[in-house]
Amino acid sequence: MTVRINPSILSADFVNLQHEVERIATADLVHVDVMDNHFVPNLTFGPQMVGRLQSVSPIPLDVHLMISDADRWAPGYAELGAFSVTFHAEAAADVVATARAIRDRGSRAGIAVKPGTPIEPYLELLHEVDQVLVMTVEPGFGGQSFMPETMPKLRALREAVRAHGLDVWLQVDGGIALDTIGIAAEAGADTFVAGSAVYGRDSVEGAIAELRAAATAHTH
Ligand SMILES: O=C(CO)[C@H](O)[C@H](O)COP(=O)(O)O
Ligand SMILES: [Fe+2]
Repeated sequence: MTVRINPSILSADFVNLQHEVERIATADLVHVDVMDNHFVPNLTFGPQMVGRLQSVSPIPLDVHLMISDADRWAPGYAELGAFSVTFHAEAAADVVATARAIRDRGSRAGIAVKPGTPIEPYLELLHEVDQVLVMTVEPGFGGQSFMPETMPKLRALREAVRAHGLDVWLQVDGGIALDTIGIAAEAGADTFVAGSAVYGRDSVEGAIAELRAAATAHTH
């Protein structure tokens, strides 16, 4: 199984974002956290900033929308050319229609679930999406502690993906670092978002390589 490391620019220097994305060129994708101060109690940036990032980033964009009314706004991020657009299932009135609208515009579609949201209702929709993001912290802020109680959701997802022979990426986001990435890999994740564990280090390239090695060692 291929392991992907997606550094989150939530922990980067917001006034030097071009430089910050250039520093992580050895990663797979750049994880871009869009927050609206409504779905989560924090505010980052919107389509204008994501469009500019898209034009300067050396690696593709993995957009994580933490915004209300995802049905209305998510397709626009696909139109900007993002590689993947993930919206929260809790914030969408019609998950399938929104995923289809993202795919129709040429991006991979993802659904995200908060730690308290059960995964069972979405297991039968896996053919409609390209990735599922299991939040391993409450969305809104970087630097929080990994919640191991979310791991049964990954196991259920991995089992369903295998059973149906699907190629759906399983992503974890929040508190992913050298001491936790193996737990998530063992549970079935293949795509790892890390903010502070990458940008908090002097050598971001070294951090990416170490995280990749630790995840690969626990992937089966
Ligand atoms: O979606 C997010 C927060 O809602 C971020 O992607 C995530 O928290 C990354 O930060 P860290 O790796 O420091 O936990
Ligand atoms: Fe995120």
